[in-house]
Amino acid sequence: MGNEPLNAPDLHAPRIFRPEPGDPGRPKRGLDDEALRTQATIFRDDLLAGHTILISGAGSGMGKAAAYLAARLGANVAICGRTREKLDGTAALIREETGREILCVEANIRDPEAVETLIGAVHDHFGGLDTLVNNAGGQFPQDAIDFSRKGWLAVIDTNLNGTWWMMQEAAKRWRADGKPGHVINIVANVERGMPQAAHTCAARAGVIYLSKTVATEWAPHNIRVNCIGPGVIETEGFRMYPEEALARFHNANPMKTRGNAWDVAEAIAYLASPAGRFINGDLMIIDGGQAQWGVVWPAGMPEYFSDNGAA
Ligand SMILES: CCCCC/C=C/C(=O)SCCNC(=O)CCNC(=O)[C@H](O)C(C)(C)COP(=O)(O)OP(=O)(O)OC[C@H]1O[C@@H](n2cnc3c(N)ncnc32)[C@H](O)[C@@H]1OP(=O)(O)O
Ligand SMILES: NC(=O)C1=CN([C@@H]2O[C@H](COP(=O)(O)OP(=O)(O)OC[C@H]3O[C@@H](n4cnc5c(N)ncnc54)[C@H](OP(=O)(O)O)[C@@H]3O)[C@@H](O)[C@H]2O)C=CC1
Repeated sequence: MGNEPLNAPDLHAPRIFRPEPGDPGRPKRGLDDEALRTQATIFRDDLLAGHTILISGAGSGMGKAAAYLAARLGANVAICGRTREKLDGTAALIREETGREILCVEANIRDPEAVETLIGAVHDHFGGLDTLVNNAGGQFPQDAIDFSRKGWLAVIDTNLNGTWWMMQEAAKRWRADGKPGHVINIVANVERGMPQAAHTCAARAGVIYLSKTVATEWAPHNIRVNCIGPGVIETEGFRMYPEEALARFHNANPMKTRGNAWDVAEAIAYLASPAGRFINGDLMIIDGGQAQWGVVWPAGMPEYFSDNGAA
C-alpha cells in the first residue's frame, strides 16, 4: 500500500541500481554520533553491568547504536565487522561518552574460521560471552529474476550462513563451558514477502525458523535464541537504495514514518537484560505495523500494481 510506481519500470528489461560508494551528492542517513550521544534511554545505568555482549556489524547503523547503548548500560562490549575504520569509530564514541574500552575485531562473518577466532577472542578478553547479537548483514535491491548467481550467493552467504557460523560457534563454547547463553538474530519483516529483496527474504526466513528450531534444541543447555525483525529503520545502510525509493519507504507502514537505530538498540537491551529471561524462540517485530499494511518496493513498484491491490 502507499507505493506509487517508480519511473514506471519496464517489465521486460533487467534493472540494476548500484550506488557510487560514498557518493557526496546523497544525504547522510541515520543517527550520527551527535544524535546517538543525546538519545535518552528508559533503562537504568547499570542494567547490563558484568554482561558481555558481542554485536556483529557494529561499525554503523543499528549495530553501532546497540553497542553504544550496551556500553552506557555497563556491558562489556565486543564488536566485529569488515572495516576497521568503522569499528574504530564506534569504539571512539563509546570511549568519549562512557570512558569504557571495547573489543574490536575485524572479521567477515562469512568465513567460519574467522568466526571461530572471533568467538575465541571474546572469551579470552572478557572471560566469557552472555549475549551474541547477529546484526551484520545486508542486500541490494533488484527484481529476483535478474539476480546474478554471485549476487544471490553473496546475500545468502552473509545473512544465512554467516549468522549460522556465529550462533553455532557461540553455542559450542557455551555447551563446552556449561554456561548459559543468548542469541539475538536481527532479521527483517518477511511476513508479506519482500519484493525486490527475495534473496534476503529467503535468508531471513531461514534464520527465523533456524532460530525457532535451535531455541528448542538448545534449551537443555540454557541457551535462548530470539529474532528481531525490523521494518523500515533509517540507517547508513539506506545508501543501497535509490533516493526516489527512499522518499516512499515510510508509506509501507500505517504510521507513515521510519524507525531509527535506537528503537532497535533498546529492544536488544531489553532482550539481553534479566527482563528477557523467559523469552525464547520469539520474533519481535519493530515495524510500525508494516506487517499488517504494506510492502516496500526498494527498486520501484511496477506499474502493474499501481492500484495498490485495494479492493
Ligand atoms: C528490502 C527492503 C527493506 C528496506 C529496509 C531495509 C534496509 C536495510 O536492510 S538497510 C541495509 C543494510 N545494509 C546493506 O544492505 C548494505 C550492505 N550490503 C552489501 O554489502 C551488499 O548488498 C552485499 C550483501 C551483497 C555484500 O556482498 P559483497 O560480496 O561484499 O558485495 P559485492 O559488492 O562484492 O557484491 C557481490 C555481488 O553481489 C551482486 N551485487 C552487489 N550489489 C549489487 C547491486 N546493487 N545490484 C545488483 N547486484 C549487486 C553482484 O553480483 C556482485 O558481484 P560483482 O558483480 O562481481 O560486483
Ligand atoms: N535498516 C533497515 O531498515 C533494516 C535493516 N535490516 C538488517 O539489519 C541489520 C543492520 O542494518 P543497518 O544498521 O540498517 O545497516 P548497516 O549497513 O549500517 O549495517 C550493517 C553492518 O554489517 C556489516 N557487515 C556486512 N556484511 C558483513 C560481513 N560479511 N561480515 C561482517 N560484517 C558485515 C557492515 O560493515 P562492513 O561492511 O564494514 O563489514 C555494516 O556495518 C542488517 O542485517 C540489515 O540488513 C533488516 C531490516 C530493515
